[in-house]
Amino acid sequence: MSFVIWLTGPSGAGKTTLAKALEKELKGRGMKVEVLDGDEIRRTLYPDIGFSREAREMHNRVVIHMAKLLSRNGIVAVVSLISPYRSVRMKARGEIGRFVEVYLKCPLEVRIERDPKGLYAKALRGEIKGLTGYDGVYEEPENPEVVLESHRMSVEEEVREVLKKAEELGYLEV
Ligand SMILES: Nc1ncnc2c1ncn2[C@@H]1O[C@H](COP(=O)(O)OS(=O)(=O)O)[C@@H](OP(=O)(O)O)[C@H]1O
Ligand SMILES: Nc1ncnc2c1ncn2[C@@H]1O[C@H](COP(=O)(O)OP(=O)(O)O)[C@@H](O)[C@H]1O
Repeated sequence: MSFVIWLTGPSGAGKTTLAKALEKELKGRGMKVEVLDGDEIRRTLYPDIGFSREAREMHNRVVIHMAKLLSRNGIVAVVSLISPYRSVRMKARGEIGRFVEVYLKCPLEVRIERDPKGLYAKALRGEIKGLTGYDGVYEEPENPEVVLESHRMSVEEEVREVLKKAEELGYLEV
């Protein structure tokens, strides 16, 4: 029985970057790790599904199921998924059990500056609508295991915080 690290936050908050760093660190410790990246899963399974509430909920349910299967077979699942709805993240927590919810918190101005995929530029020009954390809903976590202000810390510090919490919860040997 392994566990799930669930990275949530708007586009550009740092989920993908942190997921890769966690994967590297955990693999370095000899653990089996799989990163479940929302963007990648969309591209592979249903590239045209879109970003309506219904589509996001369906997609997020798929990811919950994948993470559950991996973790119960001894693989750490690192989920990198905007997952904007509190109810869906609660469902993930309930179904998975061994769950570390990590909220990547980062102000809009910084995300606009980072804009790794040019999405905020498009949203600012009015070319896309409903971008999460700009003009699309993001329901902030109320009681996540970890909150990381990614504009105030390094990726290495983020990794340390997450793994410290996983250790405290008894999911990870020190
Ligand atoms: N309207 C809108 N809102 C949010 N995100 C958008 C949108 N349009 C495209 N994208 C790109 O899709 C990525 C989000 O996919 P996710 O599967 O993580 O999101 S969700 O949980 O279904 O909300 C997201 O990836 P990240 O930037 O890595 O978060 C974006 O690149
Ligand atoms: N402390 C940090 N944590 C995560 N990302 C950071 C940090 N500082 C700067 N960044 C940069 O911010 C951007 C975040 O993009 P990304 O990881 O793709 O976010 P997301 O997957 O949430 O959309 C990257 O260009 C990354 O290098």
